Amino acid sequence: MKHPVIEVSDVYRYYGEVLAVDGVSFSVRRGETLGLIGHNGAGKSTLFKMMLGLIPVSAGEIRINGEPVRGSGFRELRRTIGYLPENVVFYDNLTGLETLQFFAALKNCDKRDCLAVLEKVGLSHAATRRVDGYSKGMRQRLGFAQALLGKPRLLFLDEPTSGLDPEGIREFYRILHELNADGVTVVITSHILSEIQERVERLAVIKSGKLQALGTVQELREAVDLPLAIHLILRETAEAVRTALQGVALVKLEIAGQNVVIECHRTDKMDVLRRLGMLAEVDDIVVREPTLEDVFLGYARES
Ligand SMILES: Nc1ncnc2c1ncn2[C@@H]1O[C@H](COP(=O)(O)OP(=O)(O)OP(=O)(O)O)[C@@H](O)[C@H]1O
Repeated sequence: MKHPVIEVSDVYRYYGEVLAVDGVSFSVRRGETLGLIGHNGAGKSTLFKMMLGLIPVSAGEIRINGEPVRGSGFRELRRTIGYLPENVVFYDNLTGLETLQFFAALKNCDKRDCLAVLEKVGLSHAATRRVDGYSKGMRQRLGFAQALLGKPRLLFLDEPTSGLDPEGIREFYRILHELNADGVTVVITSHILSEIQERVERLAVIKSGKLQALGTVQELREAVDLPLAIHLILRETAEAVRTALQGVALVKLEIAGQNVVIECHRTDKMDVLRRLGMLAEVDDIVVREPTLEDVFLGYARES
């Protein structure tokens, strides 16, 4: 049987007295994109560093492709892993191309691939410019480029879109999608929840070192049972709306002139829509699902 690419089993990590990761377990399938989300200091970067074997676990075990991280078999495997740290540091007096060649030498991979990788991240026009003249977004692209060196099969990307403009973000996820289609497994952190929610298969919510939830965005939504909002514009009287919805346990009903906002539980959604559909003069109905931000804040509120 094939192993999951990543298996994290009951992992703890202390920094002195500080418990940064508190009994976390999860696994990641080949070709999957897993998003890690959590407040500042939740333990995401610490988890990354342990999965990469950069720091040891205090207890528990992490396996990549079935090999214990930091075990003797991991060294070779490490070459198939790309990592973009939260704050990647470059030598300012090197050009973009020289920087990549430097990382290629460190990783023992073919320097001849560097130009193609720069091209992939949209930096070939700046290949011969010194890095100290690069913008924040260009530095981030260069960081992504070094993570892609050596055609990794597993990528750890810590806040990869920080500093990128909207076009850069779209381009970044396009590349990621291509890599996924090619079977590359990706673990990614982001604080921009609206951005990540459409682009990962599953999300892990980390809070104070603990794994609070794991699943698709839809599964997380359903688990916190947040109400969804229905906005409608109508020419009916407020009374007609109230009568139509009589007997449904609504979370909220707000009527301001022609604008009506209804919040209801997911289980009542179709019943509410059916009743509204029977009103004669509805101009528009918009259903708004809770965003990942709502879901995340829902988890953050839970003790
Ligand atoms: N080298 C270290 N020494 C001592 N404590 C540390 C160290 N690195 C992290 N911590 C602590 O461990 C906890 C988790 O930190 P970590 O950097 O993993 O969180 P994070 O989720 O990545 O945060 P952010 O979103 O701000 O990057 C925090 O309380 C942090 O202060």
